[in-house]
Amino acid sequence: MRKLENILANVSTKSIIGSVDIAIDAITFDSRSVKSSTLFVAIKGTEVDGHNYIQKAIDLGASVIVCEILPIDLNQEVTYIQVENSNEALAFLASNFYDNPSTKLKLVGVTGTNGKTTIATLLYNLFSQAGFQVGLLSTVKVMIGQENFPATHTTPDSISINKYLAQMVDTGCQYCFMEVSSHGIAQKRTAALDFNGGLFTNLSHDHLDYHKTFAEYRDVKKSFFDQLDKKAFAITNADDKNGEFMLQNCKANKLSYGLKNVADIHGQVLESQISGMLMRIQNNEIWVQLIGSFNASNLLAVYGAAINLGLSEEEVLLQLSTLKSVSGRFQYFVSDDKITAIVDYAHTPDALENVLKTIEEIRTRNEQLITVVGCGGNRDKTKRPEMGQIASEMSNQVIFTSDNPRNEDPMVILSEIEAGVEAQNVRKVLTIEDRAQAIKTACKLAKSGDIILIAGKGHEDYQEIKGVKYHFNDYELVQEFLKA
Ligand SMILES: CC(=O)N[C@H]1[C@@H](OP(=O)(O)OP(=O)(O)OC[C@H]2O[C@@H](n3ccc(=O)[nH]c3=O)[C@H](O)[C@@H]2O)O[C@H](CO)[C@@H](O)[C@@H]1O[C@H](C)C(=O)N[C@@H](C)C(=O)N[C@H](CCC(=O)O)C(=O)O
Ligand SMILES: Nc1ncnc2c1ncn2[C@@H]1O[C@H](COP(=O)(O)OP(=O)(O)OP(=O)(O)O)[C@@H](O)[C@H]1O
Ligand SMILES: N[C@H](CCC[C@H](N)C(=O)O)C(=O)O
Ligand SMILES: [Mg+2]
Repeated sequence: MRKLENILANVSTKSIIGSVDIAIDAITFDSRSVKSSTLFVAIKGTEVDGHNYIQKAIDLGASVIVCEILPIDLNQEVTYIQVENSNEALAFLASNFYDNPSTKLKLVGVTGTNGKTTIATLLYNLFSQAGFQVGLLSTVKVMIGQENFPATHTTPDSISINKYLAQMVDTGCQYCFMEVSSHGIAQKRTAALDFNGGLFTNLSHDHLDYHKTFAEYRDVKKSFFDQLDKKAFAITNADDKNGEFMLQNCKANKLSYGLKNVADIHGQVLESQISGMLMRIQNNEIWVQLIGSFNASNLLAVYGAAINLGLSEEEVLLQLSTLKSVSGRFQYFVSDDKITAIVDYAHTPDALENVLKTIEEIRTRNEQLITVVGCGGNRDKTKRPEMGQIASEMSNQVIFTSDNPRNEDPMVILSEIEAGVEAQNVRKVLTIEDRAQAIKTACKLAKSGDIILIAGKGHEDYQEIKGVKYHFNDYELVQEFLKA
């Protein structure tokens, strides 16, 4: 239970009608979960306007309404707080309600188009192995120390974030590593958090359904770094063309990492095999168990963050060499018939190109590369032909298939992917809508020595079709088909 007046700190209010000397048992932005003594925040969403549910929230017992537009008829027993931006108000209310847990541990946010889950998870693993109690908020899972919770979003809503952070503080976590998605920044889910550090990975084509222009997407990402204060560190990718831009006007202690360009933390890939790479980080040579120059770049970011959080270089290098790849990220096995199957979460043109380049680098003989890939429904459509072009250009055979069609017609998505295939590559293409059949076909086509890449779903254990999530896991299936 909290006093309303105590949770209003840093909330920029336009007007308050009613008493602030009242007790609040819960806060929510969903009228369907309102109970007595609940504070309800009305949010204009992408589907509906939460302001339309104010009366319903009051009927269910809400005692405080936070909104951008006041209702015409006011209820005498309810306190109304009018704010400029409901999402931002919610972020501060949630932080205050849970006693500002982000100030009680070292919180590091990772943002960028690709690599967030990889970096946040590697940092979680590194600090856990080094003996600390650590928290993780990621696309794949939430971890509170060693306890595992399912993740619903890459960056949860601000109430969930603060609830998790408070649990982390209660169980003695000293660090939390979290992914900061562009939706999360735009919807102010992270606006009230006290970050000790921020990391930028890269910026490429994604989410242009939501952000409309690439410049808007870029500016949203930058606003995360604008939020960092002087005591924080901000580490950017010197090899990304937007790396420098991200830290313009940033007040934090700025650092950069890079494999190509001059950077504070410099690295190089000296040798690669499917089992790992020999890397140079600053002046040290180490063997790591991840592959691909994009992962070398991720490891430099991990190194930079770990050093800035106070670990010794010796300890960091020792831990880096023991880190394994993250679930669904270049997860591979070699079958009894010597077919290599790789499952990867590449769901953007840039990620797909990187993974295919990495496979190219480790191909030793004239093996055939068969790629199975699709694109999600109700998401950025403009990446579909780009992914079609890349997959067909860089593979010997490609099978286009469904990846979470959601509410779209899978055949329409597939035709948009096929539209990107250049004339000389058309003969390489098969289209099989059913993803299980597509994977099975790839397994039948593959001969000893060949490589199968199944891209787009990584760790996901479902296929989402018209609002229903059916159990589906690429890795499980390919293992089953290659054994059979
Ligand atoms: C497009 C988007 O980001 N939507 C998110 C957003 O929902 P919204 O505000 O648009 O919701 P809405 O349905 O229009 O409803 C508006 C308001 O009315 C309220 N309402 C609605 C109905 C009702 O009966 N009563 C009621 O009070 C809702 O609770 C809400 O507050 O805010 C919700 C609460 O935080 C999120 O759950 C929801 O995520 C949806 C499920 C989603 O799919 N989000 C994806 C796109 C997303 O956020 N992805 C990023 C990762 C992307 C990446 O990096 O690749 C992520 O961080 O996960
Ligand atoms: N630094 C990187 N640069 C480019 N591609 C990368 C990088 N790191 C990982 N990838 C590719 O992107 C895929 C997704 O990686 P990861 O899950 O770490 O990204 P993410 O940013 O968390 O994605 P999401 O936005 O879905 O949460 C990987 O499977 C790999 O193919
Ligand atoms: N976080 C990403 C995941 C995409 C994964 C892909 N399998 C899909 O469903 O499009 C998104 O919501 O855009
Ligand atoms: Mg992620």
